[in-house]
Amino acid sequence: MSQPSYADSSPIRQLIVLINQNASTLEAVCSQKSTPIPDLDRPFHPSTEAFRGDPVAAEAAKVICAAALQLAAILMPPQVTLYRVAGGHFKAAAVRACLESNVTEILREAGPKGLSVQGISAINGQDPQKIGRFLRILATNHVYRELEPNVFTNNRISSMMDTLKPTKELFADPEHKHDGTPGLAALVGHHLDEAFKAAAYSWETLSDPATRLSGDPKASPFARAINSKETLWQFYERPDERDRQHRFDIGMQGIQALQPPDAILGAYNWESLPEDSLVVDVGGGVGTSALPLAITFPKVKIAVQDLPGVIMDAKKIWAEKMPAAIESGQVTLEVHDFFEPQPRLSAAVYLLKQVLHDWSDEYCIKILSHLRAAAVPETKLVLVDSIMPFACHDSSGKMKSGLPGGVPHEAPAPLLANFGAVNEMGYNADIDMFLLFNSQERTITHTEELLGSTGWKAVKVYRQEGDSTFLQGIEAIPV
Ligand SMILES: C[S@@+](CC[C@H](N)C(=O)[O-])C[C@H]1O[C@@H](n2cnc3c(N)ncnc32)[C@H](O)[C@@H]1O
Repeated sequence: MSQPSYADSSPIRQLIVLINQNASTLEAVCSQKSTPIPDLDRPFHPSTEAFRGDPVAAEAAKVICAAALQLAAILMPPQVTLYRVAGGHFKAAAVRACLESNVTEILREAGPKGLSVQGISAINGQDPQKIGRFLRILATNHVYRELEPNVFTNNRISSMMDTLKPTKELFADPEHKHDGTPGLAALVGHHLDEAFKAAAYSWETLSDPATRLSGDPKASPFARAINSKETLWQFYERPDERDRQHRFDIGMQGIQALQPPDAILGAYNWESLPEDSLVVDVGGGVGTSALPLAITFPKVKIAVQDLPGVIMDAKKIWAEKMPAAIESGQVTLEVHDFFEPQPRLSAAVYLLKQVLHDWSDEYCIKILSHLRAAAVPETKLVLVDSIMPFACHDSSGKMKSGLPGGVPHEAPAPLLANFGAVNEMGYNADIDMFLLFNSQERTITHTEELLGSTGWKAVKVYRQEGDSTFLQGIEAIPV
């Protein structure tokens, strides 16, 4: 009797085959490289993630996770799967209660035997029953662990929220909880506060004819949530919102730390630029990208443009980090509002890194049009942003015929092309952009349309090794 072929087998069998094959690959690489597969019950440490440094192991782990999630979606009752998404705010409320009342740090200090809910409550002053219920829904989702009834401990996931500070210090000085920390707890705190409140008003924003089709940052769900036509930045300027601003800044530094500082070097073929070429880093912040560029390409000139306050900070940073570049004129730091005509005409490259995702299409069109007006035929535009992959394989082949690098490395069928929720962080960021700024991350076709409507044409996408969904470079030319 012939065995059923892979293609004929049921979807659950196909997924199980993928899990089996990739588990063997993962175990082989981990044993060869002595990078153990992490233990869910032990706290996070950078070494627990070392195995992902090997691209084969990283890919195998992604396929296993995508297959396991798809398997669960097939086999769990559909209402349960729906509620894993629709009930996100129930779990988010529980995470916030634990984060704000320092449960992770309390459990770290309690040690491996964990602590009863009464013990936790004696330290953070919360109702022991409520804390127990919050911890239980989270433990049910592999965040914390219930060791015995009403006794909890950290695991690898909950320990990600650890500020690593003594609880005494946290309770004595709550305002500075996130100072000097890696920043992830600050980021989670921000998402569970400003973004969470904005999320509650997203449908009200979308259903109101006054804001439904608006791309105005002052018409965001966040603005509705605070009942004021302010951007998030204006809100943070309020004297009584300094703590939130401070937490946001620490969270952003945490995100920045996740990308290698010289990632910009892989975002375009900078070597191709002739001596004395001018790169204009539009909305370039304090010159985070300009620094590795200036060091690696001393013959290239760079103008960093941003708003006055940012350029003031940039001047201090460059005076410390690379004063020679400023003195020699290799790097200039200048105030320029990118909604005004671009004063630096005929540059070799206009760079827009993580700028367009802050703005809706109508604003991006203004920014891109000013750069197009300043460009000459030889000018290149380099965008660095997250290109959102589609969730489907492209059976029409339409995407594949187009732009070199336009299609990311896809997961094998029957998995979702984008590896599903394994890559969810990028899609979270996209919705976060909508909630807070009325802006968005874009797919490659959306980006191409935006460029096309402003006289630019995308010619190449630069993807970093591992093809993360985080940041890609897009090279465009004037047409
Ligand atoms: C997300 S940050 C990116 C900074 C930098 N490109 C980087 O990747 O590190 C966006 C930048 O846009 C700047 N910005 C916002 N509005 C601006 C405007 N109208 N003109 C110039 N810069 C602006 C902000 O000050 C901020 O530095």
